[in-house]
Amino acid sequence: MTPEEYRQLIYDNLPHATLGTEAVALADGLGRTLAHDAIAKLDVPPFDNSAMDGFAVRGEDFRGEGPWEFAVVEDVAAGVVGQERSLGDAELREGGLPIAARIMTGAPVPKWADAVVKVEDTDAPRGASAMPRRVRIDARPKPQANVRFAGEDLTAGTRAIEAGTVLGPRALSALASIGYGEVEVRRKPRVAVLSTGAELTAPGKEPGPGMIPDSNSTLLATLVRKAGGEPTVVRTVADTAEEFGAALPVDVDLIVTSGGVSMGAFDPVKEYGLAHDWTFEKVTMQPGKPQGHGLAGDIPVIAVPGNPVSVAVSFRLFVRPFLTRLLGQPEDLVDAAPGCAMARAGASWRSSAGRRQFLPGKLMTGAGWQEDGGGAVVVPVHELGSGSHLVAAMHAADVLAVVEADVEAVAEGDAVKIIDF
Ligand SMILES: Nc1nc2c(c(=O)[nH]1)N[C@H]1C(S)=C(S)[C@@H](COP(=O)(O)OP(=O)(O)OC[C@H]3O[C@@H](n4cnc5c(N)ncnc54)[C@H](O)[C@@H]3O)O[C@H]1N2
Ligand code: MOO
Repeated sequence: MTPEEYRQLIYDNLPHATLGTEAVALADGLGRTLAHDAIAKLDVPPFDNSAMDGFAVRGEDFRGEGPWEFAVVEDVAAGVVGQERSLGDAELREGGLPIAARIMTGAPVPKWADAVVKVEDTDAPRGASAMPRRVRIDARPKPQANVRFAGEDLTAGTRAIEAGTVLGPRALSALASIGYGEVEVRRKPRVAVLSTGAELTAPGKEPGPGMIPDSNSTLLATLVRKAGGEPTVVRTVADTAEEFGAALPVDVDLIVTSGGVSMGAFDPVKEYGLAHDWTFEKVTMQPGKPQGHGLAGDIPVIAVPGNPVSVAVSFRLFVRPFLTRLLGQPEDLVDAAPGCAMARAGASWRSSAGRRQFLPGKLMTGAGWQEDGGGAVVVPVHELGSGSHLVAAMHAADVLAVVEADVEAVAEGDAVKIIDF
């Protein structure tokens, strides 16, 4: 079964309705998923304003040859609105001179003005200074020079951000600018992480003979968090089906388990799952061949193999897309999707026959990067390639290089697909 077929099987077998919503303050919105389209409540910018510190003027007052002299009638600082004036010439002259207003960046351009001349193009003092009574301008400004118009970024009533967007700093600042102080986001999926294995020692403790540090719990819990979920239960379970069954929590949206799904004599997940109508498949991928899923009561369980790189790859291919659905995000771009980015192999490596390879790879920058204009170059992060046990090397990967099942060797220079990792 291919990874796509297996992912579809998970969707067919496990409930994955989009979760409910909650309101959060913008400052708490980082990484949360926007629940509804965000419609602008304000024009951005909200009013015509100056792009420069200088003088607001009327283009038509630049008659004949310069320089031109203006009477400065008021100061318009940011946050201040200048005096209303009728647009008749009488009000727009003083002492025989056309008028100008000293204006600061971001301040509203008076209705009567149609351009701003920056202070450097005048004889007025720069910086903190009293308002001059007169100003001399040497060059005629272009029509509408240095004016930023209301709504030129976005107009009120238009959709600024689509539902399903994961909110980053720029989206959150956009929300502030269009009139929001808080935002409706999807509830975080509560995820239980159960790592199985009698050999597991808590991180930081000296492992006894035959024991290894439990790295999968940390990996899965942080992957869950990074994908927008909340790892509410994180624990290890030794190698019996009874203990595993007893450890399945009831108040979560998803359970992810690692280990115990292959052919071993002590594979508790498989033993428990087979007794509870779970599905186990051999997926034609490397790493991550043995996979399982099922229901614990009505809670979906995705069981990934125990080898750490298999865990990370399985999460990327099956768990993250599942969370994406719970969060109402757009479909994740995965393995064989058309539109995957491509890179050239910067080294040669081997791939197992009959399984699509997902190789943790590093994108080369600096030397070798776009040397011949050919785009990204990817190299394995470890000389042992996509070995599923290479837990300590995979942190260096930027991407997974995807090598089709019928390819057994990648040569330097070959084109390969890449997906984010
Ligand atoms: N006879 C066969 N043996 C295996 C097959 C097979 O087809 N026939 N498949 C191999 C493949 S491929 C994989 S992948 C693994 C999957 O094994 P399990 O899911 O049953 O996982 P375990 O046996 O429990 O562990 C595998 C490996 O990963 C280490 N591990 C487990 N949990 C953790 C953890 N929390 N932190 C760090 N490392 C962990 C464990 O010590 C093992 O080395 O099966 C192959 N065998
Ligand atoms: O499918 Mo396994 O993860 O290659 O070792």
